[in-house]
Amino acid sequence: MLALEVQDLSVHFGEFRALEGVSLKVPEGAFVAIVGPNGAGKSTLLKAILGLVPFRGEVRVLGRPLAETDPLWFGYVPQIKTFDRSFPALSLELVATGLRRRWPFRLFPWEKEEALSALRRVGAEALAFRPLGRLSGGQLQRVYLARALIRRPRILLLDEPATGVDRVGEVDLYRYLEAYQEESGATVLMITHDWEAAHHASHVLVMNRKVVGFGPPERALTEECLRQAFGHLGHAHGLYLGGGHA
Ligand SMILES: Nc1ncnc2c1ncn2[C@@H]1O[C@H](COP(=O)(O)OP(=O)(O)OP(=O)(O)O)[C@@H](O)[C@H]1O
Repeated sequence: MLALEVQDLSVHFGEFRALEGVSLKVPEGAFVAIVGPNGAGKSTLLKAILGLVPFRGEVRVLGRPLAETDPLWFGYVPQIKTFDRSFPALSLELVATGLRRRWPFRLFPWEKEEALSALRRVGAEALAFRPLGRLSGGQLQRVYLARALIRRPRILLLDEPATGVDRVGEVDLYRYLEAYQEESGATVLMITHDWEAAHHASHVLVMNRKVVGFGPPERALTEECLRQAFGHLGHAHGLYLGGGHA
């Protein structure tokens, strides 16, 4: 079954065309790395799939039109730079919002258990009772990942989840994602600026307001696709898979 079918999707902000005519078929269980320059519409694409921005075109998820999907099918890790760290709350409480989709002013014991177990799954149990304002960027990413995983989503959407994460934390992150995918068969879409991670994905989407290339890394991460998306490769020569640089 297809996890995701996007047909002729466009998102306009007033006169500005953030996405134009995006079509995509993502098989269930795929790990898709989304790459493209700043402002390419990568975050906007994830938000459209989540129904968070108005769009033209069609999005089907696991065979159903977006309007008929269950919000609990989705897990979402937003870009953490958009998060207000002064918000007075504990990690555990943020994770529990993944259960209720609203702020849990008081947690039931079962919710606490679920949140602790989600934190344990991503190796962050020790952060449970720490205020969000005292977490490092990488720690906050882990807490968000636990929040996204708490309802065992079938589609996981990650917006630059490795930002601010050190190299060891990054390896851990990919290990957790791989383990979750293996046990659940979930589909993962991950925006990344990390070429190495893209090389390890099952599919790569190269985009710049429209789809430039989509397919296995060896077909999508070619010099031609990257040049088309980024305009020029700057110092990135040798990062693409075409031309024997893999
Ligand atoms: N709510 C909005 N209103 C107006 N313009 C917006 C809005 N959201 C995004 N944009 C614009 O749409 C374009 C695409 O933004 P988006 O955040 O999707 O890009 P991105 O590829 O994720 O970029 P980055 O790699 O820098 O995170 C940008 O030019 C941005 O300024």
